[in-house]
Amino acid sequence: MIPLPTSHQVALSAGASVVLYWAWSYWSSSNRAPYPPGPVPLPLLGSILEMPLDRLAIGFTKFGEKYGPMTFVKVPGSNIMVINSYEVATDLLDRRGTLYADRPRMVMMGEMIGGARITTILGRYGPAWKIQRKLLRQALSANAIQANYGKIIEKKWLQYLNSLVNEPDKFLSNLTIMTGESVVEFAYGRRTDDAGNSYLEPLYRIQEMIVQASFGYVVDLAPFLKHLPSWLPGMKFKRDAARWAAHVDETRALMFSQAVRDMEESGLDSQPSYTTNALKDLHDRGAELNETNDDVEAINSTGFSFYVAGAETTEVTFRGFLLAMILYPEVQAAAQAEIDKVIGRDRLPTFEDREKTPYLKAMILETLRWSPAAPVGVPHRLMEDDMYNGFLIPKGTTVFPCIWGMSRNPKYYKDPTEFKPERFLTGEPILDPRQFAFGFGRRICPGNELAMQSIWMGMASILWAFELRPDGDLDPALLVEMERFTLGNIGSTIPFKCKFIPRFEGAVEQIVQY
Ligand code: HEM
Repeated sequence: MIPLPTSHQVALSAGASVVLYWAWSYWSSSNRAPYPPGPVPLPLLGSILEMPLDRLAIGFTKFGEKYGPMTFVKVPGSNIMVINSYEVATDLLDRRGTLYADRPRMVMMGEMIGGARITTILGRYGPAWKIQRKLLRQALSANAIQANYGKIIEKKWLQYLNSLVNEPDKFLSNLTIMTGESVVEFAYGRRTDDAGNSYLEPLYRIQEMIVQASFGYVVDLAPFLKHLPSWLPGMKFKRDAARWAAHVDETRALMFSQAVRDMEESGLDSQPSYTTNALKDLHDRGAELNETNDDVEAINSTGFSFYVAGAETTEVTFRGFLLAMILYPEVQAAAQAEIDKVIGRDRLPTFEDREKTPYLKAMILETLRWSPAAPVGVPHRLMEDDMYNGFLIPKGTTVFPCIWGMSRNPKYYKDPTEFKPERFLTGEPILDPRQFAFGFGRRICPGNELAMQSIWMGMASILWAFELRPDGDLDPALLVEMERFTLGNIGSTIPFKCKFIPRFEGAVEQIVQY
């Protein structure tokens, strides 16, 4: 029989481990450049207790106030670096972009459910991701957007305007539907399957799953668990992963196969979409359109990424704009004065008005800054050891560019909590929020121009038609910066009520007749 250790022996060996750990840490740190400043790690636990549990953006911004532009946090199994300075973020993530182009390993979401294979945003740096980025770059240039998606953007906003007339109380839920349907139509040219079922329902389930998986599973800390059989106790995550992976694969395959069929049946007459355009292009270059072709697989994954990365981000940005309009009526009035002058009241805005409306442009920039959709960015992973300003950033570090911290830094913006589009119209140099709100470097958002065009059309159309006012008393929480925004992985506003009052006689008739 193996003798069990006494509590005394356990205490002694635990004590010895701690001493060894400290000795090892001291020895290894005395032989290398220091890591960037950050909370002092405890033995074994690292600085896990210092990590914010929710509303990451607030905790990460506080790191910046305490430790400076870079904060290095050791947690069990990984090193995290939070960047709160725009200059440091561009030095590292843009100028040394290739080094920082990877995403962190996500065992549950990326590997077991397959997110890294089937979406660009979770894809690891490598040949498959590079093909996807190339496809997206070609498809999402300003000209390609106008040619292929301009009409869809106009149509979807008009539908939304109609819903503001018919169902004003549902303006937030209809915004979710409209932005979801838009990206599905951009990607596949349709919004329902052949049986008339909306594509949004299965996609909402995927969104929920992403939220659940992003809280982290124990398998993310101990990847070997994924190789154990699923019937063992505690292996529920394996069964969840298998069920979710099947749902994701089924949804993706259905949307892709129906777009392919539409294209084959109607040829060039089918509604242009990212998927059909990319497949036509490939076909014209003489390629076989079967599933074993890497380019076809890349088109499938990128089309699917439209929804995963483009719907909620556009929605919450627009939601921030609507809230700003009821909190800052003078800004709303200034934008409407510009619209009346440039567009008049006899027709709805068109994309041709975009260049002639500097105040609206400033308002979009201010919205990206004031209500950023991704307050802590999307993490990058450093692929080799890097030295910066005398600090060692070790290979494998997960790097968060804290977009919220940059947007609220008084060094870049005077009165950062205020919504003031005028700050971009003074002629003085000022940091353009597009430089950080869409992320950085090789992973920068490829949909940024699509988002800018769509948001412009939405803002211009709504402000052309309606005056926005609070519906009833304003919830006092909406007046407090730290309470009005949710500040999770995705930044949104708390719910609010808004009235949409037609601005002039004939406005509603013009919307309805389109
Ligand atoms: C206002 C709207 C949007 C905002 C604020 C936004 C923001 C972002 C951010 C912060 C990232 C991470 C960049 C990084 O890793 O540093 C990202 C990635 C991405 N976005 Fe957007 N996005 C928006 C709209 C869209 C749209 C409409 C699409 C549609 C195609 C899109 C597609 C993507 C894709 C595919 C990625 C992953 C890129 C990669 O990992 O290589 N986004 N976006």
